[in-house]
Order: sequence, then C-alpha cells, then structure tokens
Amino acid sequence: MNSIPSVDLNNFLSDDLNEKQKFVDAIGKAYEEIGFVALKGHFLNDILVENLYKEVKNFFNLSTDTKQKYEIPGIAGQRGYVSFGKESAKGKKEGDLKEFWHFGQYVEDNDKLKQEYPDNVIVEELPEFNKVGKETYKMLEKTAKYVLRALALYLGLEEMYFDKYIHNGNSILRPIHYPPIKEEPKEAVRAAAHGDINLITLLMGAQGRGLQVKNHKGEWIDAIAQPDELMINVGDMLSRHTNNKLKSTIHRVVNPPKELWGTSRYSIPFFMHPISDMKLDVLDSCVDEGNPKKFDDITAGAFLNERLVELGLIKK
Ligand SMILES: O=C(O)CCC(=O)C(=O)O
Ligand SMILES: [Fe+2]
Repeated sequence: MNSIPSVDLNNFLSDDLNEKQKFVDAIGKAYEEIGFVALKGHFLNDILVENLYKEVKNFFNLSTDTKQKYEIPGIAGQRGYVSFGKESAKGKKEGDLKEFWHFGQYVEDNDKLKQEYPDNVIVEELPEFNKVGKETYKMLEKTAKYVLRALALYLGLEEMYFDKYIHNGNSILRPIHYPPIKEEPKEAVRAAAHGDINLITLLMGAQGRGLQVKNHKGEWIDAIAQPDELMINVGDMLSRHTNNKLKSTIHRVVNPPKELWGTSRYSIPFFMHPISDMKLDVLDSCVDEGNPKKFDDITAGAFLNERLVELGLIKK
C-alpha cells in the first residue's frame, strides 16, 4: 500500500446500516494493512481549529522564561510545557527537534481519577489558550469514541466495548512546535521513527509534508491529509490488545529541505488513552492456531509507565 486510505465518519453515523458497515470494513482493513487512515466528518469545526492554531502559536511565541514557568517537575511531562529537545524516541539518545504542551483529561465525575491525574496547567497570559484547548480535547475525544466503536464492531466485540475504558481516560492533547532549523542537525530529526503508545492517535496538522509512515515493505510513504481531514492511527496499546491484528505503524517527521528550514511546523496529536486499570491482555477473538498470543498481560497504566521511562520523560 502506497497511500493512506480516506474514510468519512458520517458514513458510520448514518442511519443506513449498509453505509455504517462499509465504514467499519474500510477502517478495519486499513488498520490491518497500514495502520493509518485520513478521516473526514469529525466533530471539529473550522472556527475552533483556527482559534486553536492562533492560540498555540501565541503560546510558543511566549518568551522561554515564561514557557518554562509551566514546565512542572515530577509529572513526567504529562501536563503543561515540555521544552525543546527533552523527549527522544524509544531507543534513541538524540532529543527530537520539538517543544510541546499537554492538555489532559477534565475529570468531572470521579474523585479517584481526579486525584490520580495531574491537574491541567493554566497559562495565565493566555486565557483563550486554556479554553480552546479544553474544547478541542472534548471534540477529539468524541471523534475517537466513534472510531473505537467502529473498531469494536470490526473486532467482533460489542459496539460500546471501549466506552467504559475511555470515559475519563488518560488521554492527552499535544500541540507541538517544531521550530525553524538554524544549523545542520547532526543526528536529530523533528520526530524520530516511533510507534505511538496509546489506543489510537488523532492528528491535526498533517496537511504539509513531513509525516512519513513505514509500509509493510519497509518503504517510507508520505502521509498528507486534506484540509478537512484528521490522520488517525493505531497505537501500541491497541496493537497489543488485538494481538497485532490492527497495526501500530512506525512513523516519523522528517526535517524539511534546506530552503524551508526557516519555517516552523505545528501539529496537534490527540493521544487517546484508556483509564490506567484497563487490561490490555490479548483478546481471545484475536488468537487462533495461526496467530498465537504474542504479548504478555499488562494494564494500560503499567504499560504507559514503561514507555515514559523509555522516552526519557521519567528518570529511572
Ligand atoms: O508532528 C506530526 O505530524 C506527528 C507527531 C507524532 O507522530 C507524535 O507526536 O507522536
Ligand atoms: Fe506519533
């Protein structure tokens, strides 16, 4: 496969069961083969997206001193600001050429989880940034809920199977700024090759070149979305849970050609996580003689912890 298939969530939301089934089959097939789709018909509107980008740019344009006020020690970068070069891909020592921000879950009906998650960090200088981040978080979470419903059906599970695990899930919305490149980077790239940790990722901002996905032949293919599309891919948690029936595909963000070094890239992934108690144990329906169980049993919380150590965000 040399391109990323496109799907439209309106088909899944349609009353026509035939349309709904076609969506389920298309996304399931894409996730078995390439692990990515470009999706339209999501719940973000143009005004929200425009405001979000404006505020995200405002935030990264603040002075380094101001931004560093919001870099909170002791929470593995799970909320607030993470400065340039701090995160590196699993197995790589050079830091990625990016700085980012994390909005986390807004728990309103569960005291235990409210205590478990770090609080969201409020940017005093930019009240709109906080507001638009929360709104976007909710809309992407809603979009992800329906995508997971489609995947549940594809996997032969009950349609609402994932709902209980993602309500108040540990998801994060990560606006990323890849700054202009000033000198030849030695080994570092904007984002080194990696698989995402979570269940699924919904990525805003993949409209320009940069994101590349490794297909099953080992070739890097460009993943470019239309202006109204989100890129949505399978993460390692869902790949484990499905015994790798759904593929968490390795991807990266390459540095631009020299004539474009002067431009920033802004992208905004939403990493959909379940609650940390969810068991990622391989589903029985994904094991048979030809596909023996490939992964040990683990909870989402333990798995996340392991991976944050590997990314350099938790120090051993
Ligand atoms: O910036 C992008 O387009 C992708 C970023 C990404 O893959 C990630 O943050 O996991
Ligand atoms: Fe990623």
